[in-house]
Amino acid sequence: MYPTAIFEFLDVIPIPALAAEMTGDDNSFNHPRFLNAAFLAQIGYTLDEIPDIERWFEVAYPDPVMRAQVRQEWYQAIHESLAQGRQIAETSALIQCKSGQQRWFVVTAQVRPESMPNMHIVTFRDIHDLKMLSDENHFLSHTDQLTHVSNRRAGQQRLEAEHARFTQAAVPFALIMCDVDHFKSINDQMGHVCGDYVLRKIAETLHMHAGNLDEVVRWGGDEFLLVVPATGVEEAAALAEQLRMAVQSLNCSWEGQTFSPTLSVGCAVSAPGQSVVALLKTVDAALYAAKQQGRNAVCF
Ligand SMILES: Nc1nc2c(ncn2[C@@H]2O[C@H](COP(=O)(O)OP(=O)(O)OP(=O)(O)O)[C@@H](O)[C@H]2O)c(=O)[nH]1
Repeated sequence: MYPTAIFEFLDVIPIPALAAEMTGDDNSFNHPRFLNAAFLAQIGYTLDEIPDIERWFEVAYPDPVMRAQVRQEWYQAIHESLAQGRQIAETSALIQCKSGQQRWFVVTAQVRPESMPNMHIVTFRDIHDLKMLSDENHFLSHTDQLTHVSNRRAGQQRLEAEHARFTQAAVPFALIMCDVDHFKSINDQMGHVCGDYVLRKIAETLHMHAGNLDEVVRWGGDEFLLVVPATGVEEAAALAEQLRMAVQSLNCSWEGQTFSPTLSVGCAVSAPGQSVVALLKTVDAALYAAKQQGRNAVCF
């Protein structure tokens, strides 16, 4: 016997919902028994196509890696909700609808259906358009528009996060500050557009040589900062030298001329009790020393 009055009510709300019968005892929904009109219109699968939760996971998340991740996030959300005595569990997921379109939804399920034992109501709120806008906004506010590496704001956030981690866990991190040598002359002799092209080539090169977790930041006009996690003096020095050499061997071609820019590079490694501001001053001083040494050099 199903509570048909509830199903009639669900049928008129504009949010996709399903009711599923629980045959196991693990608080997961197992067998969808009812899909409301909004579910059929927006997500599209019918009861025949999703007879149980396994099939639902297969059709909604066709990529096995993503499916495993969603499944893990979902069971974790249920576990946390139960531990906190909450009535619902919630997660967001990119669902493949029957039309083939993938859209982001917030999936919410009852985890304590006391009023309807063995029956769960699951709703799917479509947040796709909002999420796309928010992702774009995040990209624009954290990315340098010319070089597409992180902008200073993102770099500052990353720097503060690394510093907090260092304060808690004492794993040192390094800063590598790179400044293009005589960049003004490149602009003056070959034009600002050529200068832009050189900045893009250098950013690309730094990004290529940086590790996966390293943040490459356009810190200012012709200055790039690398925030390198879990790195001591020797590794930072080796990476800085690698970056210097990579830029020195770049072949930039512009209006028939070929040239190689060079970098002066300063390095600093976090020290106990040192603030972010003090660490930035240290790396600036190291960069200044590299310029003083005649440029195209690395200094600590
Ligand atoms: N093309 C281009 N130039 C920029 C941009 N941002 C800043 N600049 C220029 O970068 C130049 C930086 O020059 P300076 O800081 O004087 O240093 P430099 O000529 O590289 O000399 P050293 O650093 O002492 O070797 C200035 O001429 C700025 O106008 C940009 O987005 N595009």
